[in-house]
Amino acid sequence: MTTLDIKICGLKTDEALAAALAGGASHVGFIFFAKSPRNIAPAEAGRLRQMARGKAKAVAVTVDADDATLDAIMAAIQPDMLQLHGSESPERVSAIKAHYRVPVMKALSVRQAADLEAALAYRGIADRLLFDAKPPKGADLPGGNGVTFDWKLLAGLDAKMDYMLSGGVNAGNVGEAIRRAKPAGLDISSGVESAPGIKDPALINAFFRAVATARETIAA
Ligand SMILES: O=C(O)c1ccccc1NCC(=O)[C@H](O)[C@H](O)COP(=O)(O)O
Repeated sequence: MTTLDIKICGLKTDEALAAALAGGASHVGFIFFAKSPRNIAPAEAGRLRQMARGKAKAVAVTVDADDATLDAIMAAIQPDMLQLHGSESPERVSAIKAHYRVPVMKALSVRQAADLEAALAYRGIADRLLFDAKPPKGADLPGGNGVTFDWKLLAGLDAKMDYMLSGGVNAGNVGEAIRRAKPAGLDISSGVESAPGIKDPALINAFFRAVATARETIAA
């Protein structure tokens, strides 16, 4: 069976992080965006990041962050990866990678097939792409909105394009996401929350069980 990376994003507590690590998360994400209910102070993320060291990759999620903000985040948590979830251009992604020497995952929002064309501009620049659903009209957040997009759009994507799939994935639909898109990775946030920004260890456990069941079913 091929590997499937799983990123649990927007972690803020020891209990939720412990559940993500116990479930086998390959990546754990920390959100640095003031308007988000998942926003975390760099120092607290740095403490949680130590718990994850050697077990899962720590991903710092930023939105059109300036250099001073990135400097503070890099110093506090020394992430294994930066996730750029705003409208960062290919040039900005390239400059960030060169300056911080850390792998970068560029998030792109998708509603229709044409949205996937934006990915081409980041090829050879971003280390990985994250295809997320376009936020609903008027949303405050560019991610973490719990909405899906049509996963069938990803079926025809160049097999060499390394991406994670996100947007509204949860225990109930993860099997379909895996079957339809065959992603190399999945990224989940609100699907394992009991309320916005409140991760629920029981939902995290249930999510990992659903992934295992789906993968066994597909392999059989
Ligand atoms: O989750 C947030 O609050 C957030 C805020 C600002 C930028 C990005 C954000 N989340 C990024 C993620 O990687 C989420 O996991 C991804 O959008 C999927 O979220 P969900 O649909 O809730 O599973």
